[in-house]
Amino acid sequence: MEERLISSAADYDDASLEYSLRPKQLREYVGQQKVKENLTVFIEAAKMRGETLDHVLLYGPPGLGKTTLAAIIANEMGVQLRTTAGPAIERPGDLAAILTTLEPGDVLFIDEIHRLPRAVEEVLYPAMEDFCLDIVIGKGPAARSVRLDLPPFTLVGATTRSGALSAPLRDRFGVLSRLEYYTPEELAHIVKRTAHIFAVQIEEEAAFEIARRSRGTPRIANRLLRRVRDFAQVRGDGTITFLLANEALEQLQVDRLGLDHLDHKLLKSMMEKFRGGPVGLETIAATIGEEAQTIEDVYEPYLLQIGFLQRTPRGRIVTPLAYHHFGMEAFDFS
Ligand SMILES: Nc1ncnc2c1ncn2[C@@H]1O[C@H](COP(=O)(O)OP(=O)(O)OP(=O)(O)O)[C@@H](O)[C@H]1O
Ligand SMILES: [Mg+2]
Repeated sequence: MEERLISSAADYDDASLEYSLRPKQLREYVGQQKVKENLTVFIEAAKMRGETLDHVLLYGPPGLGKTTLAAIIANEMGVQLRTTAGPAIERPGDLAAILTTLEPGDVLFIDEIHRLPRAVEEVLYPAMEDFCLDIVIGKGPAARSVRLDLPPFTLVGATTRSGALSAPLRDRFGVLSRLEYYTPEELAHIVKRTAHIFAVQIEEEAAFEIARRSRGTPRIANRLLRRVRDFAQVRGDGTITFLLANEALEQLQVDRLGLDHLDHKLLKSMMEKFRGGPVGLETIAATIGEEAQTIEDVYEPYLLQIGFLQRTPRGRIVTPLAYHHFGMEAFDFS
């Protein structure tokens, strides 16, 4: 798949910069008001009782701040953060090795928790519920099960696909927090915060322009800001003005709603070749030369979110809103 500036997945540059851009405290964490309010109470209460925080599941699309929030939780609780990911834990023994080295109260962050192998999940259940580990030692008739006590800990799980999580695993989380797409106001706030960290001047309206084109996603906002900053440095005097931001974003082919040429290609081929649908996913995939899975996971979520596409039992349809965006009339079926 082609690299996309507006992809919500982390690229190499994001990964190396994100650490320094991550807010460290809940009150620095922009938006997600409900999630923040709840966590503030739960953290406060756990601290007052001198207990560990209940296990937390964070779910939502890529780039909305799950990893950031996991680190904030550990920081606010005043404990260590241990980080791992579902695909990295292949066998029960791998998980046991991590769990037995936790300090009391630690936060264990498991990213992509829906990708844990089933056998590993089963070891996790008693660990989450009773802070103990059942391990089998020996083989054949001599094998016996030993129960090991673990220090109390908080599991923070993150997933982009809560539907892929097994019910027994999901049930063992006391706190389920769903992250939502950010508003342009919240994203503008994040853009200004990042500009401040980069020590670059930015006009209010420029921050909003970047925010509007960031598909509700902080990771994309920070990435667009970095690219626009390059233009400001080379073509301007370093200050990111509204005019400059606009020009740079046009140049980068990210339109007013954050759609790029691939979104355009998808929507336009549906409008021009299929009168806006309904078209089946496989047909769309074949028409634009992309895999069906990629369309579903990468292209569609934002187009559905902004109401440009709709899913129906007979396939996808392009909405009048999308036609309007392209200055076209929706096909009249009457
Ligand atoms: N609420 C927020 N306030 C300020 N910055 C944020 C916020 N949420 C996310 N960010 C910024 O966006 C970037 C991406 O966030 P993060 O890595 O936490 O997303 P994620 O949900 O873990 O993504 P993925 O699903 O790809 O793992 C980080 O660099 C962080 O600085
Ligand atoms: Mg993450």
